[in-house]
Amino acid sequence: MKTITANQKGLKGDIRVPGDKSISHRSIMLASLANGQTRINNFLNSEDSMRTVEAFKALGVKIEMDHTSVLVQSAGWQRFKAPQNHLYMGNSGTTLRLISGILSGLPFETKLTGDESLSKRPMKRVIRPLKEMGSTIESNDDMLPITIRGGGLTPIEYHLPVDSAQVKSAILLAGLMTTGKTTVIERHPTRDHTERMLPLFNGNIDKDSNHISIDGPQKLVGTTINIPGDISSASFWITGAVITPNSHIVLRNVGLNPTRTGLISVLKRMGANIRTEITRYEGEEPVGDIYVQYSKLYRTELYQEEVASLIDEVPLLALIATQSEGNMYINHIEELKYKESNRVKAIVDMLKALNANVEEVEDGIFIEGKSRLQGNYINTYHDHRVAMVASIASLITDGAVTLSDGDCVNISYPSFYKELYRYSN
Ligand SMILES: O=C(O)C1=C[C@@H](OP(=O)(O)O)[C@@H](O)[C@H](O)C1
Ligand SMILES: C=C(OP(=O)(O)O)C(=O)O
Repeated sequence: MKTITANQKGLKGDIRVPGDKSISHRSIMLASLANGQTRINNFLNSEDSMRTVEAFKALGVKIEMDHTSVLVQSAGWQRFKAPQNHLYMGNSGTTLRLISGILSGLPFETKLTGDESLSKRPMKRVIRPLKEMGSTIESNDDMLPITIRGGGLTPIEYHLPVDSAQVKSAILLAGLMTTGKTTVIERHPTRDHTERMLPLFNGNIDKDSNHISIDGPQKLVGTTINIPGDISSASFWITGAVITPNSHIVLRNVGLNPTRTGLISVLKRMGANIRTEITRYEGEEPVGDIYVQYSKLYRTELYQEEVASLIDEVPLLALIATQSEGNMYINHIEELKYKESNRVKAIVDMLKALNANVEEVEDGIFIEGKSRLQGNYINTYHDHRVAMVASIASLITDGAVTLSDGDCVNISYPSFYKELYRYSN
């Protein structure tokens, strides 16, 4: 249990958030697949990203870490060794889905396990296309534990049935190790960090509208990666600032990849006082500053095609909707049921406990605007994002918010509570 008693005078300051989680995972993966040495700066040192580091060490890659600086030395994916034990994926869906693609390209057997939450998350979405490519995969009814024996794959052309960057990346990474052209076709754009990072390692990838193709096998070469701040972590402060009177903050050095900035677009539509400025590019990733102030907000709707660009920020959008003028339906969010917790249920339970008027409806959530929130005990379901959303709510609740589990923030944002104290005081 953890009780949050945030000062309610508004968020203020120049804020720097830790490195992007999605880019951190991919940097270790591509550096390990590559030949030679890769230096990674501003790596996210959190439980999820460490699962990726540990997994590639177990495959024989040399990885040294000093806080947020990582040095990877690899002889390339052709030299990976069968791990001595099963690979433990912890709570990390990204590690699990993406490494399944990589292991499918390798001619040995690996068993993958994870924590209770990850063991309930759907894997059929990656098992199906990887089996179609020729990977041998045994699972517990399409869930963990999974055993993969890869190698000798054939390329496929695959229409993604869900808007998932994890599935897209798993197939592309398998394609990298496969002779011939593998193509993934997206319904709506999803985060494209894998595609943007590959050229830095001398890899080739083609994008033609919603068709993304990779011609394999490819030999990657080590490089230097500077990871921008995580827009998903920045979104907690963005939300805190727009809903809490007297707030004005600047977030520096944040990744502004358009496949990730959906919350900012939706907030602008709602009338928020928010501005972004791209100051540089790190490789192909735009990076910059975000200026945010307390704002009068009006209801909007969420369009299906933009959901993927704010998929991890939907719980924050729900909190924002409780403070906006008018009532809101947040629809097209079925995918939230398959995250670290059933986030649709977790959000509804949390906002109800905070005294908001919310209901789960078909394919979404109904939220009444302009609610006065009251502090309460919140079940986080051990979900890092639920814990952090409830903590941000405490900036405006009458009374304290108590979390059933506070430690889960270590999954993606270990310094979160320290920063909440710092920027609200
Ligand atoms: O590719 C990634 O790094 C991620 C993709 C998203 O998952 P899906 O691909 O399941 O939508 C997102 O929710 C997750 O936090 C990270
Ligand atoms: C869904 C998330 O991550 P993952 O799928 O990697 O567990 C998240 O960080 O919100």
